[in-house]
Amino acid sequence: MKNFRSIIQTISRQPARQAFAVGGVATNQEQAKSFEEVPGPKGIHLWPVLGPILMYKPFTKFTSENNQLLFDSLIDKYGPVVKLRLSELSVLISDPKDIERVFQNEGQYPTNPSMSILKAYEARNGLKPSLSSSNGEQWQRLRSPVNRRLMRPNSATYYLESHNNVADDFVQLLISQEWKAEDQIDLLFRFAAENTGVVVFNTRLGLLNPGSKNKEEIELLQQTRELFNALQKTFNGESIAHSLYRNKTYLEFEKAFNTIKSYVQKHLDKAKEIVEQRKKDNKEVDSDELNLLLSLASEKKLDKDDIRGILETFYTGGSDSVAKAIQCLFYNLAHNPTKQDTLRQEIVRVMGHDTLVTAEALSKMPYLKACIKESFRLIFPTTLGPTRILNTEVVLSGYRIPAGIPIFQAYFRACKHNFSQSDQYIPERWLRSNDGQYNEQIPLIASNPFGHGARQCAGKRLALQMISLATIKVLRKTRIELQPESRNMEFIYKTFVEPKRPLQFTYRKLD
Ligand code: HEM
Repeated sequence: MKNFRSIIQTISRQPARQAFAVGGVATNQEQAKSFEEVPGPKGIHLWPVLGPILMYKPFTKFTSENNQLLFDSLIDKYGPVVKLRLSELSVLISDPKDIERVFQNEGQYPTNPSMSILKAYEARNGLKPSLSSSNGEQWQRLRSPVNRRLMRPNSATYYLESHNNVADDFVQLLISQEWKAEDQIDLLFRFAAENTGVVVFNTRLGLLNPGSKNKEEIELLQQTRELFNALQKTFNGESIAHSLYRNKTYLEFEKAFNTIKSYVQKHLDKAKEIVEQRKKDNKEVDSDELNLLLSLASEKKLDKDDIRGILETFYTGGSDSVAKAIQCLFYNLAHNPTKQDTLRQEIVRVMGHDTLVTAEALSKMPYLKACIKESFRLIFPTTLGPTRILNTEVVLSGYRIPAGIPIFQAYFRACKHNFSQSDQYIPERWLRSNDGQYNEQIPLIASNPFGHGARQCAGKRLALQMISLATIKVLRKTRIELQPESRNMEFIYKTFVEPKRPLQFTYRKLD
């Protein structure tokens, strides 16, 4: 019962058509096989409620934490398109060509499923759907101003200096003492929240100040953790009834979200005052302003609730995800010391004695980019890639998938099956030769952890900047090693990927 909820959460919403030749498989709508013929578990396995329950323990060996193994086994058994019952009748795809086709057909307003607990929270508090929970024109109304500000090549560069400072504080703290395994991920979480805070609140939160007594920020951090704990309970099925009534998990989520909301509100109010003052001084914030908070606060087409909702999505979207991504990258580098050495050499060569990592320096570190991409490929950050619900019928691997069927994309599988020596950490595959081609034939669509198309991650550039800075600064000062008990770790999926047991890194200081 527990486990199918995690999937239910993952699923959600909405709506394409067309047909192509796929390696000898059916080619167009007319020739393609019908939806009824899509392979997959049959009979009671397709019943609502019962179907999903039957996929997990005690009926099978799978749990929500190892959903990838379940999906892998289904694809092994049934092929590249599997029909299955999650909260709704859905399909699971894994062929990069199919994934590409879904994106080609996602339309102007790509639809994602939203988190049921967030939907419940917004409905109970009379709030409009926020950026991550909205769809259609409402989504585009919120997303366009964000794109203008954050999807430009230089939009993360604006925060580079502040992010350098955060990374310096992080390394200082990291090497100041020996950290227990469970405190190491907490430190990464603080690092990610501090960096995201610079963007969302336009200020430092002080989460990396040893012994900080800043109560409000400590409470914010604590409640951010609580938010993810509550979310996890909805993903793994511990909480089922949060949509029906205010159960314990819902109350925890509500308390956490209220804390984040009022913190965002406070900073938005301040930003509005600055914008008003600038108007009075005839120095109006212009549309090219790169400061996200100030520029959103001056946006005429958005009201205060819209802006607050966007900022909340950013703050929550940017903390856990980045912390876990850095953890996996450090794990891969520690496991592969020669790759770590090669990366350190690149860093030292580009940086020399400079301490400020500039945009120019980042542009000269292809091996760093390759290390990050390979880490995402090898340990994919989420159970699946983005889910889409298309508005028109689409033909996938020779089967007609009607409009409105949630399409789950097994990116992790595409990452495994379309690469040579795919269980090895080989950043070199992502390096380009002089003609601009990758060293290896790579189906790009299969390995984009940030999603794709109009709805791809709005914080991608910021996330990559944070991860790069943490890596550069840590590798310049230390050699990352793993204690024996943390080697060959199993990774499981909660909201994001994490090690089954806390990882014990040793950061050995370099001369
Ligand atoms: C390693 C870190 C991260 C990963 C793996 C990640 C991944 C993703 C993915 C897969 C999506 C859905 C994309 C789609 O449906 O095509 C998404 C959406 C989003 N992400 Fe991230 N993300 C990360 C970091 C961040 C950061 C740092 C921020 C903000 C500072 C952020 C903000 C958002 C927002 C606002 C959305 C919603 C976009 C929308 O619905 O229009 N993410 N992210």
